[in-house]
Amino acid sequence: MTQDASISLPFLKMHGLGNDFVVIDGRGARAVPDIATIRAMGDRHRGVGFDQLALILDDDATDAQVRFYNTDGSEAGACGNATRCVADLLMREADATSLVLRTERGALPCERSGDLIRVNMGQPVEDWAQIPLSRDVSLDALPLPGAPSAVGMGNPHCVLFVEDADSAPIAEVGPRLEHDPLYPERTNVEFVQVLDRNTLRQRTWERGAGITLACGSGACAVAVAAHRRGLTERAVTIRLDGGELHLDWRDDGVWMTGPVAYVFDGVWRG
Ligand SMILES: N[C@H](CCC[C@H](N)C(=O)O)C(=O)O
Repeated sequence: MTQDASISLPFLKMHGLGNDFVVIDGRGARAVPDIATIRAMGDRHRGVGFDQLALILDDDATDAQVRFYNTDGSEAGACGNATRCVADLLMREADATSLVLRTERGALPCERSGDLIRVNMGQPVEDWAQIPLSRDVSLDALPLPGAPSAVGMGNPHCVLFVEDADSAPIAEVGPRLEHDPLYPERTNVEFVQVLDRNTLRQRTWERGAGITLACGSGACAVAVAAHRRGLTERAVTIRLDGGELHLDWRDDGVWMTGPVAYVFDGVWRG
């Protein structure tokens, strides 16, 4: 069977702490992928492979708009690590040290900080219906095994505090919580161990993507849930499988600081 290689779509592969992304620049009149192409590109055997695809689009009010897609083709309202990757890319392009990116949840200020990139991911969502949950329950004692916390960062998170994150059965519990009816739009799941008042260990099961080496919006959710429970200060370091993120929950939002990396660029032929 011959393949119809009529699509010719330039892309860039990047990652933040091993949370890996295909970045596509759809600004101007450039081609953008449809959902079938996104799913095909996300296949780690027959495609490129990614945890999320970040699509850059023109925006009138900010430097650019960014939309995020999971490997199953579903859209994510927030993706902290991809936001940092796109911020680095566009800051280099504009020879700037700061910019603003519009994502589904609003305009996010981004800055260069030495070798690292930081982004203000905004304030956590307090309203259960906006997270969204399916009913009004206590956000830091959800009626689920382990009484996890619910945090909205533009996307839903379920933060489960455990004794030992390394031995937590995330491949088993993650998908169960992802699909629990309490989360009508499914959820990302973080397994968290408090190491001290400024340090946490996090492992992640992502909605629509499975186990990932890091999750930036999840790290924000972890910092928020741990502080709300009185376990940590507002500024923490989070140790993820792929490296460390620094989180600071300030009056103007949750700031996240961490590294970004360029891997390769290519052209998708579909
Ligand atoms: N890796 C991303 C989060 C992706 C969330 C996505 N799986 C969803 O459906 O919300 C991050 O760094 O924030």
